[in-house]
Amino acid sequence: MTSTSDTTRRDFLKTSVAAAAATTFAAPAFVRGQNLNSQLQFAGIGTDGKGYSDIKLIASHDKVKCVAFCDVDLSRTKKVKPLAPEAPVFQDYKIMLDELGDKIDAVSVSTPDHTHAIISMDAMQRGKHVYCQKPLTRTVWEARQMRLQAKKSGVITRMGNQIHSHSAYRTAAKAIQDGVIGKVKAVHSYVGTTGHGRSGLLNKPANNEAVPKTLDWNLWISVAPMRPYGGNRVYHPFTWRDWQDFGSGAIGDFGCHLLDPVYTALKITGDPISVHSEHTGMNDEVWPAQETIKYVIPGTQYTAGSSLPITWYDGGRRPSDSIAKLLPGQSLPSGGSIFVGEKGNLILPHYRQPFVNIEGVNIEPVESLDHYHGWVDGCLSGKQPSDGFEYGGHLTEAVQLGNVAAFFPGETLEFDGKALKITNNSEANKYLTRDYRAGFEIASI
Ligand SMILES: NC(=O)C1=CN([C@@H]2O[C@H](COP(=O)(O)OP(=O)(O)OC[C@H]3O[C@@H](n4cnc5c(N)ncnc54)[C@H](OP(=O)(O)O)[C@@H]3O)[C@@H](O)[C@H]2O)C=CC1
Ligand SMILES: O=C1CO[C@H](CO)[C@@H](O)[C@@H]1O
Repeated sequence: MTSTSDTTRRDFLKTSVAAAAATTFAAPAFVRGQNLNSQLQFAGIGTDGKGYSDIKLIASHDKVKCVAFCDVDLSRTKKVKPLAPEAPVFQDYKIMLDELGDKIDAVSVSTPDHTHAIISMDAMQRGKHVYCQKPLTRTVWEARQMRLQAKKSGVITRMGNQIHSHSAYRTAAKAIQDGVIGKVKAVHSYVGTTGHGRSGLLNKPANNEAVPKTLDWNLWISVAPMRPYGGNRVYHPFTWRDWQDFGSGAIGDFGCHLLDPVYTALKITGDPISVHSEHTGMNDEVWPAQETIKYVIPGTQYTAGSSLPITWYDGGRRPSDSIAKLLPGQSLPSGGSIFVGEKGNLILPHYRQPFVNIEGVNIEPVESLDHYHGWVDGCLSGKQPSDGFEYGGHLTEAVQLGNVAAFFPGETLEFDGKALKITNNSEANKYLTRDYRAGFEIASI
């Protein structure tokens, strides 16, 4: 599947599509809505793992018609096929978008983190609505480009942090905004997940197995520097999370979940002011096993001060009991957030209902919404749901800034969000973005 001729053909297609895009800028699908027969023509990119559940849940909306599927590993399209047996299956999303053109209104992008931006940017430039998995991108710069492109294209977007719509996170956001714990002085968020350990490796393997016949390794590698395939679960599937070239470690995997209710509840829209990382060590390949990342974020109407400290812990680290100040009978969950307020603390377990450490105060749960159908409804109506790429881009910039800080443990990096620059360490700026492999570049907006 991986051959020079494939690469050449793909490069040629890329050039011709770029030339076409320069002259015809596609309109968002709801503008073309008259031709839709009230249906959203949907294509799923990345069809196994999370991709399968994303496609299934999007396709469960009665106005969605699955018109195509795409996965770089054709053996991983078997599960999704019964959802629309007549829909064609592609291995290269570009060929799918070229061949089907206006027959696709919207796509899901449920691929490893390093390919979120290149695929989503292309789709948005062609006027497609995009549902893209978390973290929105692998780098800070890519998250900024996604925000800008979504705005420029006027398409409907949503990040795949589905717990955003779940009762637990919505209940916490409402309680904070209702002032149950008063203004918020600090937030501590933590997850047990480690930055590496999924593949069992800390360095590239010495021996590499042959690439499976069903997999196009050139397309899987995409924007990253080419490297040999490794073997099953060295990088693909799932274990890419460990590796700096492809995944984003523990904070990349869970930051857009756990920090989402923090950003939503406190209505954070400003860029981080500074970030500081301390961890158990890292090399040039994988992310640290355990880390503590301290952010300072601009304050909002819901914070006690003009800035807010947010501390992130992963790999088994967690806030101390002296921060949590739990009541007798309460216990800290295995992962979640502690909002430290002027009147008490709100503890929000990941995916479970929040509680407070104030005697006699109980929080009334609010209802869950359907995250997937909310995006489909938005595509059909033109109404942007709450966590589109503007919101998800901001959140992902903060998350990936934490990964930039990992390269400079013990240093406080000062960030100028407007200029997209670390102002007190020029070397750190290179980690805000990456070098793109020839033929897989992303143009800046
Ligand atoms: N919101 C949530 O709760 C969750 C979100 N996720 C997110 O979903 C994304 C996918 O994760 P996960 O499913 O675990 O990863 P996997 O590696 O298991 O699967 C990714 C799928 O995408 C395919 N793929 C890879 N590259 C491309 C490409 N360029 N074009 C088309 N298909 C491609 C993969 O094929 P191949 O088999 O060749 O790798 C595979 O089928 C990640 O961003 C992750 O963070 C994951 C789990 C839960
Ligand atoms: O919520 C999730 C469940 O676990 C997965 C694997 O770590 C994450 O990627 C995902 O976001």
